Amino acid sequence: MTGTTIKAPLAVCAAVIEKEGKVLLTQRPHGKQQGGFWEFPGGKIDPGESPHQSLKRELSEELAIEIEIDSLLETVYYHYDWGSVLIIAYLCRWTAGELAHIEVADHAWATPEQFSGYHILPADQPILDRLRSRYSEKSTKMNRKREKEMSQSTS
Ligand SMILES: Nc1nc2c([nH]c(=O)n2[C@H]2C[C@H](O)[C@@H](COP(=O)(O)OP(=O)(O)OP(=O)(O)O)O2)c(=O)[nH]1
Repeated sequence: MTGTTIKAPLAVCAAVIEKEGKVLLTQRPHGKQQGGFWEFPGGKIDPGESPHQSLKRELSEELAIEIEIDSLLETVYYHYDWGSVLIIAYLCRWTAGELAHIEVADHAWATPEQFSGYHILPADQPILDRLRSRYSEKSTKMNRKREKEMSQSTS
C-alpha cells in the first residue's frame, strides 16, 4: 500500500510559571530540534505518564526545580512541517530548587510586553495571547481598585 503515514500529534506539556508579573521562558539547546527558540519549560509526555507527572519530571530534569501545578491555562494544536504537537499548558508555582541550566541554553523572565523580543516557538501563540489578556485584565482590576480607594479617601 502506498501513501503517507498519518501520525498522532506529539503530546507535550508546558509550565507557565509566574513571578512578579513576569513569566519564565527557556531557550532550547542549540543542538536540539528547533534549537535556539524560546518556549515554556516542559516536554513530551512519556508513555504511561500523566501530564502532571510529566511536567514535574521535565522541570526537574531540565531546570532542577520542583513545581506545583495550579490550573490548566490553554491547550494548543499546531502543525509543524515535521508533524503536529498538542500542547497542554498549565499555570504552575515554583516551590523548591535553584534554577540550573541542565537541558536548556538559557532562561528569562518576561512580561507579556516583552514576549515579542524573543523568538518563541510559533505553536505557543495562543498561550502568549492568553497571558496577554490575563495580564491586561489584572491591571484593569488593579486600576479600578486604586480609583475606588482614591475616591473613598477623598470623600
Ligand atoms: N516544552 C515545550 N515544547 C514546545 C513548546 N512549544 C512547542 O511547539 N513545543 C514543541 C517543541 C518540540 O517539538 C516539542 C517538545 O518536545 P521536546 O523534544 O522538547 O521534548 P523533550 O524535552 O521530552 O525532549 P527529549 O527528551 O526528547 O530531548 O514540542 C513549549 O512551549 N514548550
